[in-house]
Amino acid sequence: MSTRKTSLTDKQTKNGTSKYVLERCASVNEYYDIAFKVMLLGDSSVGKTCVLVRFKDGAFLGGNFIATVGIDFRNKVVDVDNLKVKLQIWDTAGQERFRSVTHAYYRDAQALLLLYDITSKPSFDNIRAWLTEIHEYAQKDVVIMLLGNKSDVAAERVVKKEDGEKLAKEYGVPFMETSAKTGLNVELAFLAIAKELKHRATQQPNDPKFQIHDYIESQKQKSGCCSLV
Ligand SMILES: Nc1nc2c(ncn2[C@@H]2O[C@H](COP(=O)(O)OP(=O)(O)OP(=O)(O)O)[C@@H](O)[C@H]2O)c(=O)[nH]1
Repeated sequence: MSTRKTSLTDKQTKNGTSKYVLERCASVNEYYDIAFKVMLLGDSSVGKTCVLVRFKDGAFLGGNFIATVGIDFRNKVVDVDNLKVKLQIWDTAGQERFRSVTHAYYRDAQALLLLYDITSKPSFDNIRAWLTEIHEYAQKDVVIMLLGNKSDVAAERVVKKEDGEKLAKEYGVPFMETSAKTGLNVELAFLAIAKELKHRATQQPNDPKFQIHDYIESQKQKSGCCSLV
């Protein structure tokens, strides 16, 4: 039997006015073998909610920007090597004033997707500060992935792809450019995280280590190489 739960989420418009939106949260009691918590982090407006909605519902939330207030989550079950992996994905508010709320959730997360907006230099420059916060509040072995979002807006690009790659390399984390609008690399980012977490949880001592960088590269090649970042 399926259960449905609804929740009131306080959302805030760009001009600061607050409104409550009635949302469906965890909807169906879907079967799964193993579950992980994933958090989306990054400055306000980089596209965290849109990336999550793209992955969960295959849609793009265009139109007026409504900033997340506090924290919200959605579940999605994906197949990884014949196992049903449930990702409980926490969407955090990027605005500074909600940091203390989101810090409280860091410790529970097994993976963090850290986003910047390729059309916003400040959002990229702030990535180092985000990584400092992550090292302060998150689990030591948390899986981190860096995403340069809004790659569809080529005309307004101010952060080069190479700069994202360089920063990711410096911190030893995988990197991709994504677009919540076109869907580019969004599913791949979550699937790579799901695979890494599943391997870590089920790995036997003599099993070869899952190489997330190699996995991402092989998937990019499969889907036609050069259009993917
Ligand atoms: N063109 C384009 N616009 C995007 C993309 N992702 C998000 N946007 C737009 O960017 C704005 C901000 O998106 P959100 O997903 O709400 O940003 P957020 O990071 O969740 O913001 P906070 O909730 O304040 O932390 C919205 O107007 C989106 O429509 C993308 O990949 N391409």
